[in-house]
Amino acid sequence: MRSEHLSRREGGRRLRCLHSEAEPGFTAIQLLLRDNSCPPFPSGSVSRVETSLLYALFTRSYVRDARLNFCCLYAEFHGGKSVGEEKVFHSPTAEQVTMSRKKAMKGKVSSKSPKGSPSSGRDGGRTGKGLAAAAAPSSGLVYPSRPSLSNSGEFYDIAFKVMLVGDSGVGKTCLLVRFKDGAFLAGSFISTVGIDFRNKVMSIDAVKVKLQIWDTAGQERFRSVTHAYYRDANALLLLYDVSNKASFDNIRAWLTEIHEYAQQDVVVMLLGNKADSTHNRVVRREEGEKLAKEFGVPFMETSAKSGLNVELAFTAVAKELKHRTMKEPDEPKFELKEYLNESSGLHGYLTCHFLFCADVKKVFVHRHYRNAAG
Ligand SMILES: Nc1nc2c(ncn2[C@@H]2O[C@H](COP(=O)(O)OP(=O)(O)OP(=O)(O)O)[C@@H](O)[C@H]2O)c(=O)[nH]1
Repeated sequence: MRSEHLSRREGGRRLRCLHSEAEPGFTAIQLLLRDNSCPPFPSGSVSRVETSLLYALFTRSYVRDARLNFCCLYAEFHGGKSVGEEKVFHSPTAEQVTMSRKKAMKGKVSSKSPKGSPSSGRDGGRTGKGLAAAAAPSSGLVYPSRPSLSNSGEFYDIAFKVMLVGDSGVGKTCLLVRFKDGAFLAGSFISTVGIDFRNKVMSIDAVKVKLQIWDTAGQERFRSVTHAYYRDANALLLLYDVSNKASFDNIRAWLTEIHEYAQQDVVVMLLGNKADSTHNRVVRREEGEKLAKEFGVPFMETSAKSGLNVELAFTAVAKELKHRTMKEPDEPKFELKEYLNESSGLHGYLTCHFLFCADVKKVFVHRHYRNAAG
C-alpha cells in the first residue's frame, strides 16, 4: 500500500492532494481550496487514467486551474455534475470545456492569473504548461448551417480538428503558441501533461475556417490518453526536432501509430521543427524530405522560434481541408503547389492529397511536387 499526502500553498490558496493506492484501481484524491469549496471525490470513483493526469497536474505545479481540470475530468467520466462552484456540462464537448474554463478564469480561482490556464498555454514564465484537459473527443467536422460563434467570440463557417503529435520536446506546444499568439516560449522545458486544445479561426477564400488544434503530450506514459483523440482528427501535424536524431528516427513509429488510430483520410504533414538550430542540427533537410517522400506525406521544416513556415503549415492544412469539404463542382481545383509557390520562406518537399489506405496498409500519394528551392 502506498500513500502520499502533499500540500502546498500556491497563489494564496491551500491545496492538498491525497493520493493513495490501497489496492490496484482504488485511488482517492482530494483537492481542497482554501474555502474547501471543492469536495473530495468519492472513494473509488476516479479511474487510474484520471488519477495520473490529476496527480501530475498537482505535482507539476499546474495548480492554477487544477480544480477546473478536476471538474472536467469528473464531468467526462461521470456524466457531468456540478462540483463546487463550477458548473460543468454533461458530456462536455471540447468547446464546452473551454467555455467552462473561461468562466472559471473570470471567477475567483483564476482571476489572479488570467493567463495561466492550461487552455491559454503557458504564461510568460513558463510555470504552467498545464495542458491537461480531458474533454471527451469532439466530432471531427462541424458544418454549421449558419455561421457559428467560437468561444473566442469569432464567427466561423466550418471547423476542423488538427492534432500536433511527435516525441516529447520537439516543440509542439511552442509551434501552437507561435501560430496562435505569434510568440515563442523560450526558457526551461516543461512537458505537456495529457492533452489540450486551442482554437484559431482563419479566413480561407472568404470562408471562416476554425482550426481546433490539439496539443498532445509526447511522453510515452500519456500515449493511451492521446490515442483516444486520434480518431476524430482531420489533420495531424507530426513533428520531429532537427537537432534530435531520436525524434526523427521515431517518426516511422509515429506514422504506424497514426495509421492504426487515425481516420483513413486524415491529412498528415511532417514537420522538421527547430530549423533555426543550425549549430545543433543533426537531421539534414534532405533526410526529412526523403522520409516524407517514402511515406507520401507533405514535409516542411519549421521553427517555432523564428516563425519559419509556422503560419504556412497551418494554412496549408486549413486550405486542404476546406477544399476537400466545400469544393463546388465548377470551382477550380485547389493547387497546393501554386499556393506554396506564392508563399515565401518555404523549405522542403511537399506532397498533398494523400490517403492512408487500410486495405493495403500503405500510403497512396495522389500528387506531389518538389519545391523549386528544394
Ligand atoms: N531553438 C528552438 N527551440 C525550440 C523550438 N520549438 C521549441 N523549442 C524549445 O524546445 C523545448 C520543448 O518545446 P515544447 O514545445 O515544450 O515541446 P513539446 O513537443 O510540446 O514537448 P511535450 O509537451 O513533452 O510533448 C522548449 O525548451 C522550447 O523552448 C524551435 O523552433 N527552435
